[in-house]
Amino acid sequence: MTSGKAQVETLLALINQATHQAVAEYDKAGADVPSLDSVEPHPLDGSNDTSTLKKAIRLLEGACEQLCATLAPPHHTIINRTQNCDWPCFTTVIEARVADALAGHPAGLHVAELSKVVNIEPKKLARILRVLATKHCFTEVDRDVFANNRLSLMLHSANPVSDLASMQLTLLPKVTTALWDTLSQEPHATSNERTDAPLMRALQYDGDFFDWMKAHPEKGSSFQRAMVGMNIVMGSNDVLYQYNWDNCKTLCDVGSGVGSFSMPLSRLYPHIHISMIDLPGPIGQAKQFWTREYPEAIVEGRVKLVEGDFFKPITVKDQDIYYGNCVHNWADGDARLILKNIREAMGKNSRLLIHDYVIQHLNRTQVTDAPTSLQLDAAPAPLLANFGMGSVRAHYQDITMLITYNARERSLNEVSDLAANGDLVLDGVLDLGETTLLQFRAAQ
Ligand SMILES: C[S@@+](CC[C@H](N)C(=O)[O-])C[C@H]1O[C@@H](n2cnc3c(N)ncnc32)[C@H](O)[C@@H]1O
Repeated sequence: MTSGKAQVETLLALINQATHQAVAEYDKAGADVPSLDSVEPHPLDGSNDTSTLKKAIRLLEGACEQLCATLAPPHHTIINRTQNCDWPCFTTVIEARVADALAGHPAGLHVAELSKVVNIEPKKLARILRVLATKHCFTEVDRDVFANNRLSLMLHSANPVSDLASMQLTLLPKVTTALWDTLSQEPHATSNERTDAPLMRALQYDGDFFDWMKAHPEKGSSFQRAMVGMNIVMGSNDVLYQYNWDNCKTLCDVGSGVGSFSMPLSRLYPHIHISMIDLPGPIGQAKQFWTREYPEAIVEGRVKLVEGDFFKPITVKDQDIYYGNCVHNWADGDARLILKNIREAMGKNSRLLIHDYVIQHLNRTQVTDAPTSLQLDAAPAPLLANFGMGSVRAHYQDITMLITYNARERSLNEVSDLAANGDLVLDGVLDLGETTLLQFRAAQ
């Protein structure tokens, strides 16, 4: 057992190592590390290949959080975790479009002026902004004068990351008590029905989340914009650079949404013929999206938008690659059916790529017969094996799936077991820093 002081020294060394790895990524992009106060986009912000930076940040966040929790009094840390005023403050600034109001004022606006634009009482507005600025979102450039910065620009209404933030802020607080209510009351407690998901009970809606969105079309389109934001946040485009697409000529994007994966894929690899499959509503939105953003791909027949249901036989057969990032929306029985339908559409050389968060256990005693190339990397000791805070979004997403759909993110073993049931064998694991790409082939 290493001493507490020795662990602290190792954590400091890991922080040092991870910081230098992150700085090296800024160096590679050819510009200095930007100040948090900056409102100029940094070249690295627009990069679609962020997995090296994400791996450094995973280590850094894990080590920083563990170091603080080790050294701070436990009551200090636990109240920091539970007394969270972020939700109401962020909701207010997004709804009032404060980042939009500050956009034309790089030197900042006094709250007396800002309050006239966003319609919030100035003294209250200043207090809300001060909470957020304390966490580096907005800056107080002078007394009661606030300006946008690198983080607050993410909340501008034109940025799809703000749609994602808004979706989280609208839906998650509704289940603050509904999760416990559901878990503590039968028959909901042990139900895997989507209609019994805590959010559906909190919304008092008789149906599942997708039905609810159909009934609220304005929520459906903001969900699709939030998915674009989600793909940015997850670094989904890393897969475009880290996976070898040379041999892929045909691809079916299963549960494609409007195509937040397929559109950048098509731009980067125009030789790939893509078929996007989704329900009629999202395919309708996809038609508008592609017609506006990338019409030539449709005109040239490089992209087909197919209305379909992945619970029925998939009509797009024998593609080089089937790609999906929606298995996590479904409980095991439904997920098995989706995988079976994909498997039946696959030819003998097709591959299935599941791109998602993969849940890692925190213990270090996991024994597996799989070759190391088919396992996930564990974090260096004394970090938690799953990188702790560095991977917390995977676990948040797991709970989001539970709350919204009674579904789940899965461990490597859990996905492999589901796939094996559909006659699929894991034959590749690609760690992208936040998400993981799992490659399957048909069992012989
Ligand atoms: C988590 S979203 C992912 C969207 C998209 N892949 C992306 O990254 O933006 C899941 C998608 O599955 C679609 N979906 C839900 N049920 C479906 C079904 N039965 N058949 C086909 N698609 C479905 C939803 O409409 C939604 O677009």
